[in-house]
Amino acid sequence: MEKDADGFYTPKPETSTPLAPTDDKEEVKPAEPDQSANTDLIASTFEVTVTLADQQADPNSPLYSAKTFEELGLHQDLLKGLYDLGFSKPSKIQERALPLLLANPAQNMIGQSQSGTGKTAAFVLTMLSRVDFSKNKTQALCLAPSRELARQIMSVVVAMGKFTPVQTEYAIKDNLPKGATRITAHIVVGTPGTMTDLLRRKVIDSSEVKVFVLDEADNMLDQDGLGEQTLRVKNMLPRSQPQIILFSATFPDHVRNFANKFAPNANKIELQKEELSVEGIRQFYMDCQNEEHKYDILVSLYQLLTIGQSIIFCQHRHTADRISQRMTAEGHKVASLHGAKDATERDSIIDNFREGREKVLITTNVIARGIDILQVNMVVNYDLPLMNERGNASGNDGKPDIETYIHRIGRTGRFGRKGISINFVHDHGTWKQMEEIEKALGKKIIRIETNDLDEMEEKMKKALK
Ligand SMILES: Nc1ncnc2c1ncn2[C@@H]1O[C@H](COP(=O)(O)OP(=O)(O)OP(=O)(O)O)[C@@H](O)[C@H]1O
Repeated sequence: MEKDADGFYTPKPETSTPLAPTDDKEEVKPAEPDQSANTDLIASTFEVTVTLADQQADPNSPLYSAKTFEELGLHQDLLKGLYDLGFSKPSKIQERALPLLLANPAQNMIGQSQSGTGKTAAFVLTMLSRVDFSKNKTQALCLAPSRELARQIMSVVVAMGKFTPVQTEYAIKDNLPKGATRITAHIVVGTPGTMTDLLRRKVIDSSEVKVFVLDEADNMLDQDGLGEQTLRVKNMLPRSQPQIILFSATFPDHVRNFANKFAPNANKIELQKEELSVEGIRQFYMDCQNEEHKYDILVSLYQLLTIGQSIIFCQHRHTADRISQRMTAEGHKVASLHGAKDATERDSIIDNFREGREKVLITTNVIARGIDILQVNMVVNYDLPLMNERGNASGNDGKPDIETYIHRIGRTGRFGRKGISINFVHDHGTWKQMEEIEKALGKKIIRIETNDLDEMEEKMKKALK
């Protein structure tokens, strides 16, 4: 098969669906929320369940579905996994995407839905449905832009596949034992660099891969970012090309064409521009006097940052380190995470944060996408995201990076929850950038005074109600 001018091979659809829905009618039912429990923790879980049920019944919500999981054609073992996780009804993207993803012959998919609306389950259930567990062969590959996200996706594969014999393996840096020569796991989840290396050295045998998923696909295909590495992985897949599944909350115009070539003849689920922002996230800004004042304001916010959990986004690694060292020296408990830290350290920092042992995480764009931690109710853009951070060629200097902004604030307000985002602006340039973001999203960003902590607290508590 010949490659075309953009380096693509022409795909052929795959046909088998080993984990097809069974006719065996052992009834698998969603669990009822436990109403008898009275600890704070359980009580708050129950509250969320109640509001979730309301939202899932509202046709205008991205969490709405007219169907049950049973009606989506999933195998009983996967239904058991879903109910075990406490999922009772599909979200809109799950309801719409799953029947298309599971149909035969398999067809490619480009799927878009707001942050925190359940895209992961849609592609994880597809991978688990298409694997033939009787074969010890790798049959599904999934790529994500960060090791943190790859690890999170893997935890979803393992949880949803709990009642199946699925075997899994990572393709992330420093994970495989030295000298490992063969991976036979059914599903491999990783980042593009390590995945390329393992495929090239034939540690992963790609001959039976039938599903290839890109999470955060617009980021994975961006020619100024991971696009080349991702294409390299694709070109090492079998000639009878696998089903290609692209998911993201954003698909900016400049990647859409490439996405269409990467996943030809795909079924598409798209959002309108005005649908991009998540209703539950209230956006604020604070007008700081200068860089140093931003630090003072962040420190004065500390109490509020620790009501739930918060993520503070900075432009550079050294800013994240500097402010976290300074805050720590001043007696505040914060953690910092960025791509220059080594693998083991990164894993333990995100795990500590995920498990609530750390409440404030100061970071860079490395975890702007995909990371799902339900207790995060506040995101601070200490520095606004800029296009030139993406490594783009010139011409974008000082332009705000709208997609990264959407993903960053989407770390809160997950699956119908409430959340707050606060942008720090401190000069004419950052003010203009925020105005552009406001315009692009068509959503008002509300001012909070920097010198009135009580007003700030009141506004924030109201937004979180
Ligand atoms: N049907 C469901 N019922 C209940 N909870 C769900 C359901 N689907 C997903 N969730 C939960 O919603 C949260 C968000 O899901 P997920 O991380 O897949 O979002 P996403 O759409 O991939 O977001 P992002 O664009 O930020 O990556 C997760 O905690 C997930 O467990």
